[in-house]
Amino acid sequence: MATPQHNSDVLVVSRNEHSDSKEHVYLEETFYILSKKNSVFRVRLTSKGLSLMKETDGNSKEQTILLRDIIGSKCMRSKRRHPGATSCVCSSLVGHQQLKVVDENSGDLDENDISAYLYIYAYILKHSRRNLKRERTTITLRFRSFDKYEDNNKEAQKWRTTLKCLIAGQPITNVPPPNDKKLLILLNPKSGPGRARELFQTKVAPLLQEAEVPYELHVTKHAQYAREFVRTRNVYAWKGIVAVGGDGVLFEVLNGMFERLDWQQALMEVPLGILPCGSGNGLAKTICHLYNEPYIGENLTGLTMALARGKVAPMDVVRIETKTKIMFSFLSVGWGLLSDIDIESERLRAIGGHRFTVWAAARLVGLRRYKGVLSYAKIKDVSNLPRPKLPLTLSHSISQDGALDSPDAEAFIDCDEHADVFTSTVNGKHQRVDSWYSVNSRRSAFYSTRGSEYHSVTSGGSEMRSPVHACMHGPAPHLPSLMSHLPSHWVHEQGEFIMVHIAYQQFIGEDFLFAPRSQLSDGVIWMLVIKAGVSRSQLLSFLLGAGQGTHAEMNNEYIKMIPVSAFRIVPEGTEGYLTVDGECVEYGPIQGEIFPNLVNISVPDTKI
Ligand SMILES: Nc1ncnc2c1ncn2[C@@H]1O[C@H](COP(=O)(O)OP(=O)(O)OP(=O)(O)O)[C@@H](O)[C@H]1O
Repeated sequence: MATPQHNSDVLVVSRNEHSDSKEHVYLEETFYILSKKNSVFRVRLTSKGLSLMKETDGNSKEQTILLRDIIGSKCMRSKRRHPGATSCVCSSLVGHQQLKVVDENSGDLDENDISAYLYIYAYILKHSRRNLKRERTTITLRFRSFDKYEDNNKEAQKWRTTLKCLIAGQPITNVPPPNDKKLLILLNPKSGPGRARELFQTKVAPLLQEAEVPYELHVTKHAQYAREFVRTRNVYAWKGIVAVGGDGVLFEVLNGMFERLDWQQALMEVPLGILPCGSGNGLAKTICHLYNEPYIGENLTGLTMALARGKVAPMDVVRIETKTKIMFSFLSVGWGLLSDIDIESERLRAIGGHRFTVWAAARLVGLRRYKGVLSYAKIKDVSNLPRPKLPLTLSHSISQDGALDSPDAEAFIDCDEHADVFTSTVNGKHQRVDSWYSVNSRRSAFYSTRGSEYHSVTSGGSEMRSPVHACMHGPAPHLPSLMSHLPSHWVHEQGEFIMVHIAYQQFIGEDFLFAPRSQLSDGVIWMLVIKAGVSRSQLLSFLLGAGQGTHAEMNNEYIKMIPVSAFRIVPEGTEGYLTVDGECVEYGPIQGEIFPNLVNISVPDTKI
């Protein structure tokens, strides 16, 4: 049997710490291993998580799988072996490869094995010097104290229910917390390099299955589909609305909400979420960065776990006004260089996020200048904002986080060295044969949660109402109308600009740390102004420093970062791009003001 490894991701609690009064022990059981008679495993379910203490010859080692890393659990029974295979319970467990379990309702049960197996699924945060990732681990507890399966199952179910209550943060009862509402998933199959559907099936659906989170998946059929969907449906029927795609789909969802008469109640009661499959993915990267969740492109584990846990945080939105439209934005407004890169690199969509880098290099050669007037209401004191964090340098290797796809991946602890059946003796008699070991990650066969629905592009008979003229609601603006004079305390700058980029999230793309001091709900808009006259080398160092956010400290004649609560841009001429959350809007005067805490957004549960 392999000794449990002390991975740096696992909290190693000493015995003294164990008496910490804050840690409440809900369930405790002892497990034995046949081949290691001098080792005892004490497994406890505590307010911190699953504590696994191995005791050998008076020495003990403890590892705790934190509650926040556990996504779900399942009770199983042994699967019937094929004719010719031995029916001996012990030999059926020789080598974890051979352990086959099924649902208790399956018609393929091994009636000879009266054990109940509790599978506990966890995605453990693993730190190393240069990166941070999640590794999938399955802990299997075998309950076999009693002579009848029903009694063993009752025991396993007790652990499972307690675990579910703890995960849900609810009082411990005999019944699992209700799970009546589904998540609404709106997936854009065209986002980024077009892999959203595949990523959902391989990275998201199996986790939702393990977490027993039911969902209803709708694949968008065209642009504005998600917006109309949200505007016209009874959104209260869902536990939350999740955009799977780029920032553009969430922009549609958000604006669909503001097109509802009941926008305030809908936004308060129905949280939003994002699973990044686009090319920019600024909000998803921001959320992960703020909550210390690893963000690795196309790896959706952390944010899927966040959806399953149901923790939300308030988020600011910015009300934007152009000559003909009102919209609500959660990410950015751009004019000039960065917007040009964003829009013109669309043709390179197939290469994902790299399109921005390639186009940026091209655009530096033919630098454009834009004339206009920039006005803003400056926030004088931002000293109370938290200090910025530097982004983690992540290796771009494929992480174990993708272990669902990797049947060979190493499990976090492997106490099972192929032939261990865990046995307990009470008063010298073999009354109980419990097992505790972890099995290697394996590909999940489940692609949809029980009770989930899948609405494909080809499904006919959409119940969506035909588009009607939608009216934008939302909070009343404090700004004068776009063509009216601004208040006297506003600052005005007239001249030629290379760009004005305005954002209210830390990241505006996966690799672009735009506003290191920004928080999800701080009421601050960060405005980067780069004026004509800036040298190419200054611009180059700005773009190269974007990954680390170093430009945010720049404050010179040509480049400056200003915290504001509202802004107006009035471009001269008709040639150019204006973008809102990465989407092109009409070129002309535009203004915006921030409204704090209007939206609840799904965030990782990082509390210990
Ligand atoms: N089925 C569809 N076919 C075509 N376009 C769609 C469809 N569904 C949504 N869209 C539109 O695709 C646009 C881009 O979507 P999205 O933001 O998901 O991807 P992206 O632009 O690659 O990502 P990012 O915004 O992070 O750069 C949105 O404006 C959205 O309206």
